[in-house]
Amino acid sequence: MALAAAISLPLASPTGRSLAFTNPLRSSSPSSSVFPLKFLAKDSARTCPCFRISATSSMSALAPEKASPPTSFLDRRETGFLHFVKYHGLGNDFILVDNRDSSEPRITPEQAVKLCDRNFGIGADGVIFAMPGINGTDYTMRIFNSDGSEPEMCGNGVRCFAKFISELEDLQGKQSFTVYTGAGLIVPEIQDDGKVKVDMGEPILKASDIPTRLPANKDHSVVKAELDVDGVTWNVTCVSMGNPHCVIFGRKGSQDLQVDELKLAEIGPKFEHHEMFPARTNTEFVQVFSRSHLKMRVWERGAGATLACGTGACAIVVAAVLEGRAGRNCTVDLPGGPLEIEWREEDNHVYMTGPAEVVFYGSVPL
Ligand SMILES: N[C@@H](CCC[C@H](N)C(=O)O)C(=O)O
Repeated sequence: MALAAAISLPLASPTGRSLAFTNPLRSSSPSSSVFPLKFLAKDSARTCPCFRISATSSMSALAPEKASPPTSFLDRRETGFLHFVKYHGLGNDFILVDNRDSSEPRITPEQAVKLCDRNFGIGADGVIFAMPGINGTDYTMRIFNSDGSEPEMCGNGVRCFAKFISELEDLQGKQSFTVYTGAGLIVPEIQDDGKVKVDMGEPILKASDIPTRLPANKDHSVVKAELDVDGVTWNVTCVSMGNPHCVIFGRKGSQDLQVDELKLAEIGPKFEHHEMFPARTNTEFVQVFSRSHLKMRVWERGAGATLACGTGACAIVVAAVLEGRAGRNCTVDLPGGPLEIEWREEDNHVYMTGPAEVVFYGSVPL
């Protein structure tokens, strides 16, 4: 798979002034004078990485003499190309693929690994497919991690998914829809400020469902259990948000964690592949600032150290409540920025609110 790409960037100009880029996802009205992305012939695209920018007529130097008829970026269906939009949620970045015409992912896990590569590919923590809904839902979301494994859910990903759908479809003022995921029904809602609030459903606390082999309490939960990793004993609480999380506030008998001091790349994989986690695990290391303010670093299953993890932020608030360290409404600081998390008593659901932004639009030959 060659990785020549045509991309379109919604960025600020080098002078710091914002360029008035239009959204190439939308079929634009004639008045917006968008000239469509042009693709190089397949052969030249293979040998020559190229960049194509979609701009408004305010950039007169770039405007063509005669505007071509407007087209929607993702209406393109050239055989042999994958058209995508790259999004990020607090730096947790994803390649979003319009897969609404099929229930089979457009690319294989092996191709996803190549596309996610930050040196030889587009670079991302995962690939997300927008698919037809099942079981009466509006859409289905599937995701491949950057190692090609398929997780059940992705919190930052579902916020990006919601923004992607709102660009692809005329939702006729509707800001909320239902998404089927491996973790069941998820309901994102795009707010007036552009952030996305997601009903992430109920946390799963039963050890065998998380799954973990750690000894459970009478109520089947694993809260403040001891986990030995290379001779160090950690206190861990296990929570599934559809996908498994091992949440850590400290080592046995020592002070609370200073998360910036941890050697994540060294210890993260030891938790991910620990025999106590038969489906591997995401691991969050947490520092408590107050009962409503937490800070975390994450080692993700199948993706390593990422700048943010939405399901992880939900899991740490649930764990903090269970351990008596925080209340049910928290701001969670992640390396990429903050998320607002609420574990609501009335319905036992976890709600996550945060941003999701376009990085660029592009195409790669497959
Ligand atoms: N970053 C995601 C989680 C993605 C899946 C995870 N790596 C897993 O394998 O469970 C999030 O924001 O939740």
